[in-house]
Amino acid sequence: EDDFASEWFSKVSDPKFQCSASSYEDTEPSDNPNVQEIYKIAKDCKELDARWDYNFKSKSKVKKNGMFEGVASISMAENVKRDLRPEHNNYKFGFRYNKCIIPFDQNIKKISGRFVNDKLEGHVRVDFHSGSFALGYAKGSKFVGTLRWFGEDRKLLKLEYVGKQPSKQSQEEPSTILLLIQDEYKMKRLLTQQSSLVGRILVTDNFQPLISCEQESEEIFHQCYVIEKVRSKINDCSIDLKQISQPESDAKKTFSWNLKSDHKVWHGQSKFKECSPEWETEAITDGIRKWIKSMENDKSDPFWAETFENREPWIENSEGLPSTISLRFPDLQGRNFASDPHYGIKITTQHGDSLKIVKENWTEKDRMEFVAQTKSNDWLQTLDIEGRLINFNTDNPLLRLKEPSNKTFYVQGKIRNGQLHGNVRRFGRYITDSQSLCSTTIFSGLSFVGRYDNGQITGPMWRFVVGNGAIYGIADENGRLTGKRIAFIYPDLETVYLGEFDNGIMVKGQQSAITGYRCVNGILELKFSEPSGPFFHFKAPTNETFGDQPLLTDILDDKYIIVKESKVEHEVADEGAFATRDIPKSTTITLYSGMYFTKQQIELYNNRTAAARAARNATADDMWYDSKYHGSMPECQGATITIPAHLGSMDSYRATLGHKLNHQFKPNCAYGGVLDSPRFGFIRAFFTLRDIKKGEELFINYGYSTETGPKWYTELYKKMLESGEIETDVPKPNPFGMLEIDE
Ligand SMILES: C[S@@+](CC[C@H](N)C(=O)[O-])C[C@H]1O[C@@H](n2cnc3c(N)ncnc32)[C@H](O)[C@@H]1O
Repeated sequence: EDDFASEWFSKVSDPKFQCSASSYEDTEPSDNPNVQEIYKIAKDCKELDARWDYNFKSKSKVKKNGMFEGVASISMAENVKRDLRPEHNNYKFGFRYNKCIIPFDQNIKKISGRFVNDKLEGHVRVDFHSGSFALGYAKGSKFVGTLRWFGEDRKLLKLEYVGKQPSKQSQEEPSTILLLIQDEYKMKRLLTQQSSLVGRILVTDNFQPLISCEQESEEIFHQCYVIEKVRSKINDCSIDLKQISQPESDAKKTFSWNLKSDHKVWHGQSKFKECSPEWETEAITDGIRKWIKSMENDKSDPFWAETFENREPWIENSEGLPSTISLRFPDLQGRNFASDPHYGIKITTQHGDSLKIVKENWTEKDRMEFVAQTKSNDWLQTLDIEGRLINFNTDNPLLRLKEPSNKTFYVQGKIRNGQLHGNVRRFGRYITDSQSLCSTTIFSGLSFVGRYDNGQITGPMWRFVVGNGAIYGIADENGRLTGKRIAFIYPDLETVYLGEFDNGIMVKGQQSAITGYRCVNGILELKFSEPSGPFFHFKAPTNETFGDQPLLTDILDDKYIIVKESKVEHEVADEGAFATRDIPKSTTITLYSGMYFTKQQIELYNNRTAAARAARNATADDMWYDSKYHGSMPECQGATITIPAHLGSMDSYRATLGHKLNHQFKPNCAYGGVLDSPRFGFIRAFFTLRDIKKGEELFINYGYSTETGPKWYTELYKKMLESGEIETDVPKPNPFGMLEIDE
């Protein structure tokens, strides 16, 4: 029996196959007034969408009165604005006979069939200007029975059953397929009319097996089971599928199914594969890294299999709109992202209703409310909605739906009763310190993983920061990383500050280590060793201070680096940085903090040192000496981090050691962008370009100009060229040029 279904499908998929007229005999056009006629004769050519610019071409002679009769076609020019329509010679039928028509779609190119008394009767083909077309059967110009839609490539897009159902011939309930789509996963989705399958759809690739599911989104299905026995009754182009075997009442036989990854999770299985609920104490770093990687992949949802056992109905208010959705992001309270146009919110709804945000209101500072309404009943619509978020204190106009870009701030989670509930991921990073020059910028990347309970963040939560560090802890009662045992984890996922934090800001932290990890409900949890050593805290540097602990080396730099006399043989080489241990490739090993100058402040500073040089008739190289520790922060409104040259000794400053790395044209380290650090705020950081052995000197490529750079640099460049150690065009190490000077 099942083979018949796939045979039937290959038949109806072929546009050359014509459904037999007899199979339409029992069918009637729908009396639903919303079911449109393929075309209507307009009472008045001024009617909306009425067209006179068509041609009626018949195999026999056209009647003198312009009546549509016989095997014929109506063709139309590509629709342009009414007033701009060219006076096509070929499309003047309506003008000639003062007879306008209203087609059901303005993109129709041609309607072909048999016309009787101005109406379409029998087989009909509708062609669109795009190249796609529909094949069906009309009674009184309305489609009845099976209507097939084909794409420009002549592939079947959709098969739907229109009009009234065939009159019941037996007591058996028909289960006519209403809709059949081949999706990008090469699956056919069948929506049947059988009442016992209400709300379910059948998914299959070749009708064997047939899987019955509740659809949650385009690719996620829940409560699926395999229908083992199906009987199909095929009436030429239409098909009735009847499930003979009852689904096993045993819930163990049901599963959730991710079509995109073709991943099935059976009832009772753990929904989260990322890591186990038992504490792991071996290979901790690798385990954590693996979990973070799976969370970072925004193409696949790690929480897709999570369902809500007790789904609650969508509450509608009196106007038929669903209840308000409000999303709480406590850590964003009081922040302003108004300067960035890319923030948005993306929500996957719990039901599969597609929602469009029509209005937003801020009722409290830290709370956003959307009023949302269902967009349509079209079950193929995407379930993701995205709106622009949070223009504080602004009356925002209509929110636009848009695709998330990698710089977008967006949220992925489930909503129950209008509130986030269950595991939630957020993308789009922002600087922890809201006073920072970069605090209004959204950076790309995963920024939050945690669990909401009816709108409130509860339990362990993760905030990922720019530069790939993470803040981890148990959320306080306000859903914030505030408390006495919050951790900042450096990008090596090993070096850790543990202690008191206030909404992600370190108040009092000491060094600790991660001693174990596990996953509960898909969220990674950590165990730490007792913290020890000196206390550290957040204190942003200014143009006058290094923060307030300039002689206390950061735990990251202290772990990886020791400063000694450089091995570089040059009179100005001075000190250099050396690895204290074997370090793997791609490890963030040192920070680059110092004093923090805004664009204006660094200009003043440079002018001052230039004036001093002029007064003493300094050489060109003295300029390079004065600015040897300059590192620009182009991300932060043109700010510069530097250590004034006269404070360059370890006795004056050693809180961070990035400025002690010397230059090589073939370096073993590189500028790794920026890092939102727990002590200094937003600064720069360096990482290893290859595996490094204990004791090796560490270098980066300064990226100075090989013509106008300092003497030691241009000379070294020449020497390297002559010895053939580098090619002429040394690749620029990074777009900003480490220590490049803004002249
Ligand atoms: C960012 S600092 C590096 C740390 C510096 N050596 C120190 O002791 O503070 C840059 C300065 O280091 C020296 N330097 C760096 N790389 C060098 C190299 N390959 N040859 C000679 N001098 C170098 C130059 O004096 C340069 O101005």
